[in-house]
Amino acid sequence: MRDEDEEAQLDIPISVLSAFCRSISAIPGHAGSMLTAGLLLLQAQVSRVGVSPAGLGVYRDLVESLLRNTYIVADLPNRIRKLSAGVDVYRQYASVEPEAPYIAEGCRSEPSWPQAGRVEFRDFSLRYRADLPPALDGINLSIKAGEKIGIVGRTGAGKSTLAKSLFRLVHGTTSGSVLIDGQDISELGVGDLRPRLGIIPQESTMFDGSFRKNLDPLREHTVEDMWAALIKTGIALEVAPVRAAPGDASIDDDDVEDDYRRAVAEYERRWSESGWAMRLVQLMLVKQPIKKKVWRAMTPHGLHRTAQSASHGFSSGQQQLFSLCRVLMRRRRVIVLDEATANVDLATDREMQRIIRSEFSDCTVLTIAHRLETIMDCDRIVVMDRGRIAEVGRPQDLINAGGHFAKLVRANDFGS
Ligand SMILES: Nc1ncnc2c1ncn2[C@@H]1O[C@H](COP(=O)(O)OP(=O)(O)OP(=O)(O)O)[C@@H](O)[C@H]1O
Repeated sequence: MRDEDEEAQLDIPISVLSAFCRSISAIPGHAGSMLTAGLLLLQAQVSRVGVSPAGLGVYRDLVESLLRNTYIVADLPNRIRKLSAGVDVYRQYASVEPEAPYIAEGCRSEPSWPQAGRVEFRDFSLRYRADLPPALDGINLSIKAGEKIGIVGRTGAGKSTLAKSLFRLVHGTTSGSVLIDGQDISELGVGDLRPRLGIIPQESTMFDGSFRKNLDPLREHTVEDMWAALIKTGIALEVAPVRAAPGDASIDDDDVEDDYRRAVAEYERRWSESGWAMRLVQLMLVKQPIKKKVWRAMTPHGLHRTAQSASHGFSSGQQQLFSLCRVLMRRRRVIVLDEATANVDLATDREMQRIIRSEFSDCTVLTIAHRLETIMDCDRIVVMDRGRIAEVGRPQDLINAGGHFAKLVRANDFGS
């Protein structure tokens, strides 16, 4: 039975204990549950000896605190499972062989590199593994700045390996060299190489997030650049401006905020760089349009819509057009199209080729294509066969010569 003296010892000021319990229950996550568990032990200890009526308030707070944190305890197995999945992924990544350094301190490319876009393969060979035959075998190819090259060949001939070698995207043993504007690309870090070239791969990747993030993941371009690219590729209407209510789940609020901050910063920059006369002119003439621009940036528009919700209605062809937009905005001198139009219909293929010809007329473009029509107006065709260059020449000359290319054309039932 309980002892009157023990009961008296527990009669602590109730307000102090209540405040203590409330502050503990406000602690998020495991810390809160652990403290609650500690308090429960205390409670168990207390209930062994009993409490005065005033102590009941403390118990009530303890139980409330427990209930608030119970879900965390109940969710623990789930959390542990997620955590161990994360550890597995981490282990996998940790065991991946590191690729070339991102930046090679001894050899940096100029920010404007490559300026001309000359590409040269010098006796270049590549083996994926020592026990496999070479995927590229003694490639010698000189591509002039601005030249349009079509790369064809049967499956497994080495076309993609050739294109990926420009980005140093293939792991294996190499010999010989690849030069862009005279720079041996093996001397550069991949961070000074890959972002300087443009590529449209066979399948476009759409990330979760807004169209804006999809078009410009590295935040290098303005909203105006993005709309210009969307208009050129004819998909601006798919991303058409929307008027969204605040808190609309399909709108990326971070992007809206970011655009707003950029617009304000641009306004402040222009203002601070102006002398008094220019400020006067701005106040009278320019400030209004800038204010409007800032105001527009505050209103969510189509680019802020999440691609996740939008991608349901996007065909693979439209997704390729998004890839084309990315390349249009980056404006690189060397562009690779690796079966970029393989999954689009003929009309979209023709439209993409038309845009590429007109927008990249002064760039070096390497186009890998199974559909021969895609590359028939290239300056030269490179025919690959079992890792080697079987033929190089102008399309019509190769057809007249009656060699590999002529056979491919006949097999495609395609007349020039
Ligand atoms: N990661 C890899 N590991 C080992 N061998 C590979 C790898 N990737 C490609 N290969 C081999 O290298 C050779 C060239 O492949 P590549 O993908 O460059 O050919 P391709 O001409 O682009 O073919 P396709 O038209 O089918 O895309 C093939 O024999 C292929 O099996």
